[in-house]
Parts: sequence; structure tokens; C-alpha cells
Amino acid sequence: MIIAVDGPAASGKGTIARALARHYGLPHLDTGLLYRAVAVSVLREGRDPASEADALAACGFADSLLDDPELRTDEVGKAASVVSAHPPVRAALLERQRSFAQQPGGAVLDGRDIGTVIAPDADAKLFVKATPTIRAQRRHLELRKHGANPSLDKVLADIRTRDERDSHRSEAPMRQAEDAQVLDTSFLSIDAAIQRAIALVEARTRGAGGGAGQA
Ligand SMILES: Nc1ncnc2c1ncn2[C@@H]1O[C@H](COP(=O)(O)OP(=O)(O)O)[C@@H](O)[C@H]1O
Ligand SMILES: Nc1ccn([C@@H]2O[C@H](COP(=O)(O)OP(=O)(O)O)[C@@H](O)[C@H]2O)c(=O)n1
Repeated sequence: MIIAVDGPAASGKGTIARALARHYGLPHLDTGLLYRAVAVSVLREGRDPASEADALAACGFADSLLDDPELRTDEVGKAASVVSAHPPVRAALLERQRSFAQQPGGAVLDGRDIGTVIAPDADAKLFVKATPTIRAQRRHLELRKHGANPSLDKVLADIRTRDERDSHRSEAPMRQAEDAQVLDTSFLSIDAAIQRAIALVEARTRGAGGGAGQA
């Protein structure tokens, strides 16, 4: 079973994707980390995320980089959104994501274009959303936990800029797949959001004749 989970920053898609992977015993890929790895490589080289050539040159990063805590910073998130708008960068990372999705037994992937581009035939597609203010509050809390202290207003402004760039780029913009089920987590606790996600996947896969599996 392939489960695609898309949505904007801090909507809760990663939390939900990890929980679905645990529930169904499937491997999980946070595809945002791939763009973050490109971004951090560009920044460390002192190069420019807005330069297509610089970003493309950074696509051959070592897998060990995916565990680097610096990938989680806000600065890297912003640069990831810039490098991810270059079509050749998306092309360079495409095959890796597709083969992860197509592995025997299935997988859960989260990102911006999983249901539309990476796994358009996924068995279940969730589009996770929440209001920008609530997403900013969540991200603000998260950043504070990791020792950073930006103002809430700045986090909200960054989220809006990232939403705008991610939804309007030419290649694989963030958008809800036509057959995706929307999950608004604005007023759901983490546990409630996870239960709702499982119920949506169950409804979709049972309706399609099974495959929901091992839970
Ligand atoms: N339903 C929720 N209610 C409150 N906080 C949440 C909820 N879902 C996720 N969070 C928290 O919000 C932050 C961002 O969640 P995450 O799943 O990483 O979002 P995304 O992958 O969409 O960027 C995390 O600190 C997470 O624990
Ligand atoms: N499948 C994906 C995943 C991420 N991205 C880009 O990578 C950036 C960082 O993604 P992320 O999922 O790690 O970010 P958060 O939603 O966790 O803040 C996003 O703003 C997108 O620009 C993408 O273009 N396509």
C-alpha cells in the first residue's frame, strides 16, 4: 500500500505520515529532508540557493547528511523552498522518491507533490492543512524547543512566503491532488489527527477493495 501525505509547512503532515507508517508497518520517507539536504549543502559551500547551477551541483549529497540536525532549522527550510523551485533539482531527486514509493510492500511518503507527481497512483492520498496562524504557532514552539527564538510574527511571515513560493512554482507546485482527502488539523490534537488520518486511509482502501493491511 502506498500512502501519499502532502501539505504546507507545519500542517502536521510529518507527524501523521510517521504515525501511519508505524500503524501499517510501512517504511516512511520525509521528502522535505532531501530538499533540505540540497539546501544545507549549498549554504555550507557559501553558494546561492537561488542559483540553479549551485543547487543542482549539491544534489549528490551523502545520505548521512539526512540525519544532520541542522536540516531542521528555519533558515534551511527557507533555502529548501528556494532550491526546490528549480526544475532540474526536482528532476535529480525524482527517481529516488519514486523508487522508495514503489518498493515491494509499499511506503508512506510526505511532502508537497507526492499525490500529484511522485506517487499519482497511491492507494490513499491525504492533503493535510491548518490555518497559517496555527501552523506558525506550532513551528514557533518547535523552534523554541530547539533553542531558536524568532518572533511569532516572523515565523508567520516566513510560512506565508514559503506557502506562496511552493504553490506558485512552475514545476510540481504544492497542490491538493484531485483524489486526495483533506484533513484539517487546525483544531485537532495530535492523537485526534492521527486517528482521523487512519480512518480516512481505511475508508479509502476498504472502498477500493482492501490492501489496508496489517494494523
Ligand atoms: N494536531 C496537532 N496539534 C498540535 N501540534 C501539532 C499537531 N500536529 C503536529 N503538531 C506539532 O507541530 C509541529 C509541526 O508538525 P510536523 O508534523 O513536523 O509538520 P510538517 O511535517 O507538516 O511540517 C511539530 O512540533 C508537531 O509536534
Ligand atoms: N515533496 C516536497 C517536499 C518538500 N519540498 C520543498 O522543501 C521545503 C521544505 O520541506 P519540508 O517538508 O521539510 O518543510 P516543512 O513542511 O516541514 O516546514 C518546502 O518548503 C518545499 O519547498 C518540495 O518542494 N517537495
